[in-house]
Amino acid sequence: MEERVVTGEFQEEDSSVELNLRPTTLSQYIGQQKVKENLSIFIQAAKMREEPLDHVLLYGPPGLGKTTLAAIIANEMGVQFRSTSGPAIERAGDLAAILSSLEPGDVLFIDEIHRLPRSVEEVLYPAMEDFFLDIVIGTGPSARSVRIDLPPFTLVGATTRAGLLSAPLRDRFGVLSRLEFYEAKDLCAIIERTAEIFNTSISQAAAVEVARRSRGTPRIANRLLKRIRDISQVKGEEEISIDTTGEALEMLQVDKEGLDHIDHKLLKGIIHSFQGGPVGLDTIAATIGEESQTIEDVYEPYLLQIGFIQRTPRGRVATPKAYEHFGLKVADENEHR
Ligand SMILES: Nc1ncnc2c1ncn2[C@@H]1O[C@H](COP(=O)(O)OP(=O)(O)OP(=O)(O)O)[C@@H](O)[C@H]1O
Ligand SMILES: [Mg+2]
Repeated sequence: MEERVVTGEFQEEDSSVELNLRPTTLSQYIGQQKVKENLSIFIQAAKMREEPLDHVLLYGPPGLGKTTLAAIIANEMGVQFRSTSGPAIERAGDLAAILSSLEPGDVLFIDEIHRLPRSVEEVLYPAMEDFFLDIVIGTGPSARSVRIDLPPFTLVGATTRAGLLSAPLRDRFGVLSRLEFYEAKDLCAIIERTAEIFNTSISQAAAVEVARRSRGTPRIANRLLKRIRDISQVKGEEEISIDTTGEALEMLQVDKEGLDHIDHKLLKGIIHSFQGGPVGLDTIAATIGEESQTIEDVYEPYLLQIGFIQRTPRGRVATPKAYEHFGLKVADENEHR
């Protein structure tokens, strides 16, 4: 896949900064007001009852802060945070090993939980519900099932694709929290916080501009800021200016709406090759040479959010707003909307 500066997905270059940037308490976690209020009540109640927190499912597009929030939950509960991912747990035995090593009340975070093998998922059900494991040991006539009691724990699952979760698994989460794209003012606050941690300052106008072009995604905001800071520093600026920000973003080929060449290819593909749609996802994918899955999980959510495309039963449609963005007019024959 091509490198993109505006993807919400984790990139190698993020690893050096993200560790230091992660807020560690709910009050440091900016935005996502509704999710935070809910969690805060559940956490307080669980602590008052001296019980582990109910299992939590966090879902939403990449880079919005699911992993960060999972760690915050453990921190706020005052318990250990153990982290793994769906594809890393290949066998029921792997899960048994992790679960039986937990201390009472610990948070087990399973990232990409939609990718848990089905056989592992089934072992997880009784673990979540009644804190025990039923494991079959041996094969053939000598096979027997052993029951292992577990310490009570909190499972925090994260996924970009809640729709792929099986119903029995989804139903075992007591708290379902959907993370939304961040509002510009929240992104601005995140950018200012990051600048402070980077030991640089950024002008208000520049922060607003970076926020506007970060696709509602903290990971992208931080990544853009890091790149812009480098350029600003080379220029010897004391404060990151709006001019440098504009230049840097142009260099990075991030447009006014935070879109890049892949978004352009996608939107122009729908507009020019399919008269604005509707066109099926797989057809678009084949036309522009990207995977349908990636389009659906990574590129499309933000384009839907800002109303550049619409999903209809017959496929994707480019909206008049998308046409306007490229200075195009919706041709008369396209006015089926
Ligand atoms: N609410 C927030 N306030 C401040 N910083 C945030 C917030 N949410 C996320 N970030 C920052 O954004 C970066 C990405 O967050 P995180 O890794 O938690 O995203 P994610 O949703 O788990 O992404 P993925 O889907 O790729 O796993 C982190 O470096 C974190 O510091
Ligand atoms: Mg994550």
